[in-house]
Amino acid sequence: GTGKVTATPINGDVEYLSPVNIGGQTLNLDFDSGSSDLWVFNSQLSTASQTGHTVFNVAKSQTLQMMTGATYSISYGDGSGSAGNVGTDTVNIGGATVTSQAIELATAVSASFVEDTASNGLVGLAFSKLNTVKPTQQKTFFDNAMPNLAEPVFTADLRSNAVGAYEFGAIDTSKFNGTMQWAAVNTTNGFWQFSSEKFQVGDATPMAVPGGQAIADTGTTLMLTSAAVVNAYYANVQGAVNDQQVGGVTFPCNSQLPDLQFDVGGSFMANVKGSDINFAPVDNAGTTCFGGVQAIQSNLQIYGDIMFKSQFVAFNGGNNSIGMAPHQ
Ligand SMILES: CC(C)C[C@H](NC(=O)C[C@H](O)[C@H](CC1CCCCC1)NC(=O)CC[C@H](O)[C@H](Cc1ccccc1)NC(=O)OC(C)(C)C)C(=O)O
Repeated sequence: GTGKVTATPINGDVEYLSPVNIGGQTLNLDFDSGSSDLWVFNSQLSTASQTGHTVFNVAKSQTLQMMTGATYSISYGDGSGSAGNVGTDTVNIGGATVTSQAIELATAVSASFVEDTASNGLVGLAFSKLNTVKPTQQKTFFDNAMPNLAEPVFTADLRSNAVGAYEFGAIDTSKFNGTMQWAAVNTTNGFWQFSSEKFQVGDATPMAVPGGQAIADTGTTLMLTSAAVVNAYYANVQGAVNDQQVGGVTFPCNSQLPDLQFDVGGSFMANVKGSDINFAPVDNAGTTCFGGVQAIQSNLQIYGDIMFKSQFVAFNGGNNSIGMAPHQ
């Protein structure tokens, strides 16, 4: 079978939310190819933590079965996190259904999750080896769904300030231009990781990247790479400054940002449109804007939603590869 759901940008493309049916209840969740736990806001949480959220009502599901003794605890790169107990239930994502999916039921969530009332949890789509359930690690929705999918793939079609889609089991070739290009994924770290050794701005000399590795992460808002690449890119932008106050590089909102090409697997260069690198204004007048490409101190670069807005991406769990093509 196949399954397709909308991916709706929230709060200026900070995240993308999709409807998921769990035991007959529909929640808007954040599909995250950078982690591997499916967890939800639910009726076990304190009233305070539930404020403003749609929660999964554990008493209402006819099919929820609690997993005795199972717990989870997860913390993310941005310092947020959640923890709780675990059950199994039927999960239906746009028609793709898993009858006994591990559902992690938060009994505690960090403040940023409580504040982000649009999101009611995450669907982890990285590799199951990163799942945090103890004592028995659980499989992701994609791993469980794969045997029944027409093709062992899911795709991310994320758009700038517009509704896109996630699809399981098929690659909709009408959603991108030209031929999709593929690269090998290294699953050692549990991410959709591929080699990405260089960047290029226009026809300037390509810039090497220390470590030369990147992950495709729908759960990260920006595109995070080495400070050297960030500085070299914004050297092309009049008035760009690294503003510690704001926490990264800003520039005049009317800047003409150049496109940025990045290497994928040593086999092709993919493009991020300059317009997608203007992330958001930082001031009410809308004169100063925050860059979508920012620095990270790590040998593992994180290509987040800024990249997905320019590239239609296919994740192939059958042969562990990643496909990219410019959005149609
Ligand atoms: C648990 C591990 C096995 C995996 C774990 N994976 C990650 O941390 C990456 C993963 O993709 C996580 C998943 C996100 C966690 C926070 C909630 C939203 C999903 N990404 C992250 O941890 C990266 C965090 C995002 O970039 C935030 C997301 C966000 C959205 C709305 C409101 C607040 C925060 N955006 C964000 O900060 O946007 C700004 C910069 C414009 C303010 C890790 O590497 O540690």
